[in-house]
Order: sequence, then structure tokens, then C-alpha cells
Amino acid sequence: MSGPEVILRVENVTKRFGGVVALNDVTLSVGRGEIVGLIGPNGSGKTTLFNCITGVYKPDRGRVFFMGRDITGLQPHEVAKLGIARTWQKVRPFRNLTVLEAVTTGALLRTDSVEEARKTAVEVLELIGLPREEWGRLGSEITLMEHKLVDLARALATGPQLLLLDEIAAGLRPHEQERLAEVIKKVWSDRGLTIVVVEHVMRFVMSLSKRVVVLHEGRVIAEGPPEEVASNPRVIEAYLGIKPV
Ligand SMILES: Nc1ncnc2c1ncn2[C@@H]1O[C@H](COP(=O)(O)OP(=O)(O)OP(=O)(O)O)[C@@H](O)[C@H]1O
Repeated sequence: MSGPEVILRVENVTKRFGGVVALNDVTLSVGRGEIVGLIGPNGSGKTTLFNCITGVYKPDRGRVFFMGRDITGLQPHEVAKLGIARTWQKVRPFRNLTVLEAVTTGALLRTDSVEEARKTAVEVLELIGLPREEWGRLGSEITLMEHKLVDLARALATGPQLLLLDEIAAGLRPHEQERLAEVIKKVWSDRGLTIVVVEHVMRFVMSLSKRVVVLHEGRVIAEGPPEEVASNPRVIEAYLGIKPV
């Protein structure tokens, strides 16, 4: 890939679960500063790819490079420390923590000082625009949209260079998805981040990404600008379940 520095490189990654080949020789690159959409039907391997990048799973074959360094097989906390953060497909409730405390836990990756971590959390919460009166509320008291923003804030508080968002728009109403896309664009430009967005909601992907990679049955079947990819017959065939633009 020419152009910007390659920040993430996945090379020939294969991951099997028993007889299921979740990823089959996947190769892709992400340039620094890009927002790349990763799409594909249910079960095509998107979350498994995130798990192989972040050290949740070790690939059976292939390598993962981050900023030129081979990170294959590192533990999740080591990968996080190097500067890769993620959100999870399922909202992870933090019933007994407040919003501010939950985001502070993210910042504790980089410091032992709770005071310093809280400062980072405040900065991030201000950046994403979650109103101050929400910061003292418990996880059990906030809406799904607020949970998504807190997940995003917690990931940002770890101080990443690369952010992996796993279906963060799922379950939100269209106007909430629009707001979330605006927040993501804001943090992307403010923090100079690189972002990979796994998403089923095509409109959401298209509003964020100039380049989309399509997975189908564990393989990359197409890659390019969203409009081009959306009209690619191979993608349409693989992807009958896709939501219309
Ligand atoms: N821990 C696991 N154990 C066994 N099989 C798994 C595991 N994780 C994923 N798989 C299988 O690997 C394949 C890819 O799953 P994955 O969750 O990566 O797909 P996905 O594209 O993220 O799907 P979705 O859009 O539904 O979230 C599926 O067949 C899935 O059942």
C-alpha cells in the first residue's frame, strides 16, 4: 500500500475453531490516520479478526504488525499498552461504577495515579461531549447511547493510536447513530487517530470511511471506496443481508 505509513498490517492470518475456519488467509493494511470500514455478513470473521489483532486469540497462521512491530501472540494488556484500544460488540455493563469511574479505569492503563487517571477521564468525557451531570450516574442508570459513548471514552482513555470499534452503532436509533458518527469524527480529528469500524449499518460506515474491506466466510472478497464496494456483484451476492444505504 502506498501513501500514509502503514500502522496496522495483518498478514495471511488464519484462525480456526474446530472445523470452522473463521479467518482464512486474511491480509490487509491500514494507513495511519485512516478510518477503514470492515464489513461482512454475520459470521464472516470480523470480530475474530479484532480478537486476533488485540491478543484475545492467537492466529493459527500469519502475523499481525503494529507500527512495524510483530505483535502476534502478545497478551491483550500488552497490545493495549502498545496503543491499540477497542470497544466490544456487546455493551459491557459497569453497574456499580459511575460513568467517570468507568472511564477512569481505562486511563489506569497508563498511570498508577488515580488522580491523574481521573484527569484523563475528564478530558476524554469533555471531548466526546457527555454532559457533566451524567458523569456521576451508575452504569445501571444510563441509556444504551450513553453506554456506547462511555465505551468509546473508556477506550480513548487508554491513550490509543489505533481504535477498533466493534458494531458500536448496533441497537441505536438513526439519529443516535448520526450523533455517534459525529463524535467519532471529532475524536478522530482531535486525537489524530486511526480507526477500524466493524459495522452492519452501511450508512454509518459510509459516513465515516473512505475505504471499506469486505469479509465473507473468513476471506477478504473486496476492498475500496464504499460506493464501489456496495455495487460490487460479489459483495451483493455475499451480502444479501446488508441494510440498504
Ligand atoms: N470462540 C469461538 N468458538 C467457536 N467458534 C467461534 C468462536 N468465535 C467465533 N467463532 C465462529 O467463527 C466464525 C466467525 O465469527 P465472528 O464472530 O468473527 O464473525 P462476525 O463477522 O464478527 O459476525 P457478526 O457480524 O455476527 O458479529 C463464525 O462461524 C463463528 O461461529
